[in-house]
Amino acid sequence: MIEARGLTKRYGRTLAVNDLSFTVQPGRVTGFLGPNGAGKSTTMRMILGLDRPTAGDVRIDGKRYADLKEPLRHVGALLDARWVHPNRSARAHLRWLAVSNRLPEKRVGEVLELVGLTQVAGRRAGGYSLGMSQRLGIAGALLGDPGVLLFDEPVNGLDPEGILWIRQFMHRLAAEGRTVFVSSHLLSEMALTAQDLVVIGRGRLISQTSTSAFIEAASGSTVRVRGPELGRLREVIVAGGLAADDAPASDEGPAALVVHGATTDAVGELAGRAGLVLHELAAQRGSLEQAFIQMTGGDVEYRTGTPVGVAAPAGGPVMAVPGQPAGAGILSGAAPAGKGEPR
Ligand SMILES: Nc1ncnc2c1ncn2[C@@H]1O[C@H](COP(=O)(O)OP(=O)(O)OP(=O)(O)O)[C@@H](O)[C@H]1O
Repeated sequence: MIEARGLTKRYGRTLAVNDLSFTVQPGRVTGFLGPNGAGKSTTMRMILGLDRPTAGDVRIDGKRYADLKEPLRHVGALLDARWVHPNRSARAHLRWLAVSNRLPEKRVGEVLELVGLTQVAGRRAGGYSLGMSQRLGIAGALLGDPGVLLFDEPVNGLDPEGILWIRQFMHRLAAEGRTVFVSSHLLSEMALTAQDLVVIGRGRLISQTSTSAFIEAASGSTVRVRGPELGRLREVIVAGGLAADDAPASDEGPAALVVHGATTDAVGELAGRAGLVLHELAAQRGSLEQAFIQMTGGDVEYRTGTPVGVAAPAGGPVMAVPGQPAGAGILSGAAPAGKGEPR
């Protein structure tokens, strides 16, 4: 379990993390979401003892990172998959990690098997694809067989097969009873991966809840309704005191109406009383990205005068990613790459 209480980090005049409290439960995958600059990486670094909180604290299974006797047996992290020495083989890299962290060398073969790299373990890591590098990073995080795992943007840049593999692997780790905390910009992927969410904006907690409750709370009650007499249907709905928008024909189906702030019962009854035939009447569930925009709208950090919002390039909706973080190396005290103090 991870417990943050009043966690605060100030860099000069920037309050990167502001009185943040949340709990990450074992046995579940918890997504860590927030716009760029929200404070996710800073929070992860504080969990891993790479940054010192200005105030408050964060505990792993009740202890501060610094007080863990053999940290890698408690917590493993994948912060930057590319920090491996390019000329080392995967096996040599893991052996070095195991030895320098006083972990049993036999564990190297086990984790290679777990992530499916046994066949290629003798090849130099510099020649690995991004997907293989991510697997190697995960193997490293699992060396100490920790109960708590942190992943910072683990699916960034991966192809669909790689994304699916990571998703299923995380579910498996959680099913084994581990605490899995994963940050991602890929909201549609998080909706499939995470059962719980910790959502932050400008360093503060916006929401800690299950993924389904988060989407439901933000999307409100919207009903899609369709029938052969669409114009008449709209009149009846509006006369009934509800607001209806046109939903033109699309991949989702033929032209319909979208009724806001309504239940299917209410819309069905209005139509029924007017004697109108319906071909479709369905409650609409919002997407995680819609919920995210609604919940974080006011907390988005502005850069170069442009609001950092949600963009939808190929590969699915993502939060905008100017200046993609380099992340940080963590295993065996590797120096954080890119961010981290001092700057
Ligand atoms: N070492 C540092 N020195 C000064 N400011 C920093 C440092 N690290 C982070 N910040 C600032 O703290 C805030 C939070 O940054 P952080 O990287 O934690 O956010 P994030 O949610 O991980 O964003 P992203 O999604 O872009 O990685 C930002 O305003 C950032 O510029």
